[in-house]
Amino acid sequence: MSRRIPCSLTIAGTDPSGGAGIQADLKTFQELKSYGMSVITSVVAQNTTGVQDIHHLPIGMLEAQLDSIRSDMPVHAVKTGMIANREMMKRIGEWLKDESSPYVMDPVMVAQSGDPLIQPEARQFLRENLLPLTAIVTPNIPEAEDIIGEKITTLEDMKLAAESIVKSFGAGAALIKGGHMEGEAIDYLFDGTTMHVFSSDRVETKNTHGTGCTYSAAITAYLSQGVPLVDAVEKAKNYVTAAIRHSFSLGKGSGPTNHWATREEVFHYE
Ligand SMILES: Nc1ncnc2c1ncn2[C@@H]1O[C@H](COP(=O)(O)OP(=O)(O)O)[C@@H](O)[C@H]1O
Ligand SMILES: Cc1ncc(COP(=O)(O)O)c(N)n1
Repeated sequence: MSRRIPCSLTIAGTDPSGGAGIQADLKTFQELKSYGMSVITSVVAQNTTGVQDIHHLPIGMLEAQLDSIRSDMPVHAVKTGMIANREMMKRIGEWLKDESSPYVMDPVMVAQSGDPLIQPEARQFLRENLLPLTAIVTPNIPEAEDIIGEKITTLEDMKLAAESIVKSFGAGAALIKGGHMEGEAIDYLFDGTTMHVFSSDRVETKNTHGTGCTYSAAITAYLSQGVPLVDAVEKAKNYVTAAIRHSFSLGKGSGPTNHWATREEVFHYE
């Protein structure tokens, strides 16, 4: 009897230091037992201290990779991370329109170091053309502010932003992440009808490089297994919290999340 192998695809930029981007996504897929595949948008020279250089792949090469997947591989859930410019967004949007698996968007705009990862004029295109295709979008506070065009300073503002991103911008669901607030790490998910809250104690650490990538990749991996959206977010929150709790002091800057210590802790919950 053949068993369905859950397959997750990430479309994103790279991080040679292994903490964020494609590398974080593939590590997360692997730990959560989803077969990982990747389409690279940009090669980014970066590490725990920041971004040193960026090379965007030619559009033809992006299309070729998307075709390689479509012509041969099953996809049960797909996520996007860094998509640097409008032309890439346009091609990826066309590909996603023909995709039936759930689409998770991490609307990556700047690296944690503050270095920009998308061109300013591409933000509007992302809002207007890719957001409506999502099953869920996972902005942090600055990204949510950029999408709605308003400041977010309170928990109430976070909830309003989640609602607005679904009702006014057409996302399937919106998860506003509170990593950039103070106190407990609280995230709000609006799924179109209900507001859900996920919270954890804040871990006192500077090692949070790649937390957003890890979180959205974990949601993708659970969706690829057929886990319903709200449960997928709850499980992914447990995963990212453990990954931050066990994060490493590697490199001179903001160190990466720890995937292998997390595996045992998260599977212990289940
Ligand atoms: N120091 C921390 N301790 C515990 N959870 C955190 C911490 N920093 C961020 N988180 C959580 O990690 C996830 C990623 O959030 P965030 O840092 O806001 O995203 P991003 O990496 O996109 O900026 C969220 O669930 C957030 O609540
Ligand atoms: C290629 C790439 N994509 C995304 C991020 C953001 O990472 P974080 O999860 O720390 O916000 C990054 N630094 N590099």
